[in-house]
Amino acid sequence: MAIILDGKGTAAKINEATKLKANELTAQGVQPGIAVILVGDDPASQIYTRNKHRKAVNLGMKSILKKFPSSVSQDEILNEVEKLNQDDSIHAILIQLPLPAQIDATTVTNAIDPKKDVDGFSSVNLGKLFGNQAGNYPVACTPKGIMTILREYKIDLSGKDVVVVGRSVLVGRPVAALMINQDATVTLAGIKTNNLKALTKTADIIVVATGVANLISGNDLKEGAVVIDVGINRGEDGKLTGDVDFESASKVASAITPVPGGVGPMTIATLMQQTVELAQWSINNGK
Ligand SMILES: Nc1nc2c(c(=O)[nH]1)N[C@@H](CN(C=O)c1ccc(C(=O)N[C@@H](CCC(=O)O)C(=O)O)cc1)CN2
Repeated sequence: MAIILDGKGTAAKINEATKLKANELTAQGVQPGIAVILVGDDPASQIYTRNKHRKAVNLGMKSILKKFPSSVSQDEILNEVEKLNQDDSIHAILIQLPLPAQIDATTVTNAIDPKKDVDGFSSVNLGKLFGNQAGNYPVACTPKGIMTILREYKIDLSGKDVVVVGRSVLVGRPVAALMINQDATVTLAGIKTNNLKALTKTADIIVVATGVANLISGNDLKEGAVVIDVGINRGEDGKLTGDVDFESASKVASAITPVPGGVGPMTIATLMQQTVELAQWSINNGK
């Protein structure tokens, strides 16, 4: 039976440390500040942004939640981003995804000052990550959170065969880069990959982020594999399932993240952690 990689517990530890650091910076006259832009009325996005706002306030940060109707124009969002770029009390800006069709996520994300791009989705910060550049820069929160869980459970990446299923800018691409930067051999696959299940069976570590419920089962895993399930799929009964069939996979894997309570809670904890880091780097001129 696999070890359960407890994201909820790990997130709670990170939040404690973040609160201390936020208080320390506030005492020095720099209260970390985050601004979240929400467009439209997607129910999941409303919950996630409300949770981000509450968590930031709870950890002692300044938090602004800017809500726009789904009919808002791209120029209005670009104006808002520019205002927040100029606001010295805000160290972290994020635009909640997904966005309505008239707004191009790449354009609005790239308008965020790279030093405030707490999601790490801008071309500048993605470029730094893919170039494995030295120095401080923000990295996408879910992938960074996955690396924190692996470190917490002392799961080493060096020399390991990793298969990432899902090629999004949110998760698949940055997590592949982070793992390459830690000397793993990474195959970045998608749901259209030929013989996907033959490939996943070769992985020492598998990350699944496709949005397809129960795509991967125990039969598709190598004995003893480490399984990171990024999927959050809500069934008609309201129950959450991952992209991995937990019951069969946990009999074959050596370690596995549950859904809920695995990768999900790490996303917001890492967002808070990175907001404080951005505030700290702003004092140190990026160092
Ligand atoms: N700008 C961004 N947009 C989106 C991101 C992101 O990182 N930046 N990620 C997701 C949504 N997301 C945060 O924004 C997020 C997803 C899931 C969770 C979470 O805690 N999940 C829980 C279950 C929660 C539930 O009951 O629904 C879990 O897995 O245990 C937090 C944040 C897309 N958009």
